[in-house]
Amino acid sequence: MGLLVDGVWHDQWYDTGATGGRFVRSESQYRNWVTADGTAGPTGAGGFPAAPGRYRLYVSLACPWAHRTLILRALKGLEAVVPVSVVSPLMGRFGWTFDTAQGSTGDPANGAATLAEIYVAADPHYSGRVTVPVLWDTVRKTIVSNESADILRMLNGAFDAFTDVATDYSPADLREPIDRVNAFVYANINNGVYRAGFATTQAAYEEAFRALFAALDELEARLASRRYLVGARLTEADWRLFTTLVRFDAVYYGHFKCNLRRIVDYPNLSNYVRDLFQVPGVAATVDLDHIKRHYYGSHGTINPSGIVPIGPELDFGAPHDRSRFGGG
Ligand SMILES: N[C@@H](CCC(=O)N[C@@H](CS)C(=O)NCC(=O)O)C(=O)O
Repeated sequence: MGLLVDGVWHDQWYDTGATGGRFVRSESQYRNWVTADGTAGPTGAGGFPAAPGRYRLYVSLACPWAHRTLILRALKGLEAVVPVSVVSPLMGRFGWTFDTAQGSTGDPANGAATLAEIYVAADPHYSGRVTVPVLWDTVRKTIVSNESADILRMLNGAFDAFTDVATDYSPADLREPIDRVNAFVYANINNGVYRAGFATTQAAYEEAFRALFAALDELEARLASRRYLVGARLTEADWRLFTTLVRFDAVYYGHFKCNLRRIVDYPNLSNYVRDLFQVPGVAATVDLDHIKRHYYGSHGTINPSGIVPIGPELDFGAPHDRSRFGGG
């Protein structure tokens, strides 16, 4: 794992020295938007009109942030409109690679060997982390966005002319409560598991751990009286929570030391995660093999042997009790 400094790759682990052992996620640097007509979106510059086949999504099947974009792409029926390249699950000294022997699809669009090459192709002087997901413009040969929250909304709304699926997962009338839940889930749960797992002091770990389980307890209570997080509708807020929950028992509980409770120990959260997993199209986006190989195999400071545990047994396809709320 490493980062680019002025376009040059440096193999180094996260530096938590300046932040009291706390892991602080860096801000995404590409924040442009694909829009239906190419006008600028909420941030960045315009000039990225939606078109079939023009944009390629670079993802890791292991990564929860990339996973949200894959789910929206599947739910919106955009598989043929926005092609995907999958990186190898192992993030080693060259960062994300297109090693097909390890499970990558390769990079037919740019013929790159590493994701860092894509970042350098967009900007020869790029400095920063080389993260997935990336939305790449094959016409302008640049990165439109490397922020999953934004890419999620582009897939939800910008490509409607090229799909029959009209479902809106971020409806304007629910934006405010969706944004509120997203902020809570991001800070305490999505990023919370990383803050626990990548902490390098006991205090930083405990701070993240306590906030994580307080938040899970709160959502467990919230989901006792409603099927989804916001209103009666399935929204992007649910998908953003789902990608962390579906990894929790297999990875975060052990590898990131988030071991107060498993998701299977929460009646509502465990039924909820099965409910979401069983939405048509979603199961095919969940790859527990890539997920486990990535985390246990890539973080040498946390798991030096690289041994990937065999368990636990998980059955997201088992029946759930969420239909009693209606909807869905
Ligand atoms: N804010 C970004 C975060 C993406 C992110 O951190 N992805 C991880 C994989 S789960 C990554 O590529 N990390 C590589 C690194 O930090 O060097 C987003 O949500 O799109």
